[in-house]
Amino acid sequence: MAFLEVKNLKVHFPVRGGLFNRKIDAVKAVDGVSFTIEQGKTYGLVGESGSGKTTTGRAIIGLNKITAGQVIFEGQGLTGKSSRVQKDVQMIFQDPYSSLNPRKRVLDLIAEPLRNYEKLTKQDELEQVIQLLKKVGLSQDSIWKYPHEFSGGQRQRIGIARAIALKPKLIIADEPVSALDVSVQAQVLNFMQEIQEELNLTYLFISHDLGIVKHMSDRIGIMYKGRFVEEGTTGEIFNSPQHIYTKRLVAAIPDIDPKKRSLQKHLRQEVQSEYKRSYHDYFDEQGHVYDLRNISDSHLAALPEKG
Ligand SMILES: Nc1ncnc2c1ncn2[C@@H]1O[C@H](COP(=O)(O)OP(=O)(O)OP(=O)(O)O)[C@@H](O)[C@H]1O
Repeated sequence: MAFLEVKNLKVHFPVRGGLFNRKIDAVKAVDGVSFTIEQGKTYGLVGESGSGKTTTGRAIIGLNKITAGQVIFEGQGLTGKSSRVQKDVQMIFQDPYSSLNPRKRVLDLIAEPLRNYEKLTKQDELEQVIQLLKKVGLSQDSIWKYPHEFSGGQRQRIGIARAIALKPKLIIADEPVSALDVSVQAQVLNFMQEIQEELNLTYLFISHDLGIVKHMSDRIGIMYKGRFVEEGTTGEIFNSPQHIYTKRLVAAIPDIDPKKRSLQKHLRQEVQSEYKRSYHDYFDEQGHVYDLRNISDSHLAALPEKG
């Protein structure tokens, strides 16, 4: 039995308009995504902005209504409102600046989930919060401080302490280090790996940065316009990417290993010749058409010159 199984997940948002504000169309944010995560492992979701990564994560935790498909957690279907989801599945957000209430002290921020689900005495609560702070590498006197008194990396640690307060099994980390300085990113990522081991956590790790996802993940799913164009182990994705879109992402990551560099050069050539054939649209084996004009500027910049 898989720990988490996502089966043919679809999340469509209605687009309303016209005289009676009726549903006239739908944004197919997620349109048939399937994957499984084993317990204690990390699954990386990669794709450019708007590809549907966040919507996938939010649907799993019940923040977005599922249009079709299933999310099966430890053998049982998940529904957003169950207290099981709220305890066992937690989310870490991109921006520690805006995800922590600036008017609350660290004690209250971290104790909030405990207050909602566990009836502790004030003394026990205080001790638990101090333990959690220790675990994330912050000092005891932090409890009386407010979020603005911490650096970005420290704030993300506070967010993590809050997320692990109820001893969850699965953490959905949505771009957890994107808002942090590069020098702090590695610290937070390594720390996330340490607590993963210690608490046997399973991660769904969402990022637009394939380099970071490679560092964190056992398996990777590459999203494009609400679908997976490819999914596999981290080794498979990096050593033998199949889809032109994956090839382009892999080719764009700087690698110091000479063997990998020659693979990347080969991939770049493949991508270039594909582009010469059809600059705008790419047709995959199943006949899907991908409009490559809608890619983000950073990805566009990474493309080879039109030949
Ligand atoms: N509540 C909503 N109502 C309507 N459309 C939405 C809603 N939430 C997301 N979308 C649309 O769904 C698509 C997927 O968005 P999503 O945020 O999941 O992508 P993403 O890959 O996480 O991108 P980013 O990294 O920019 O967050 C986008 O076109 C977005 O505009």
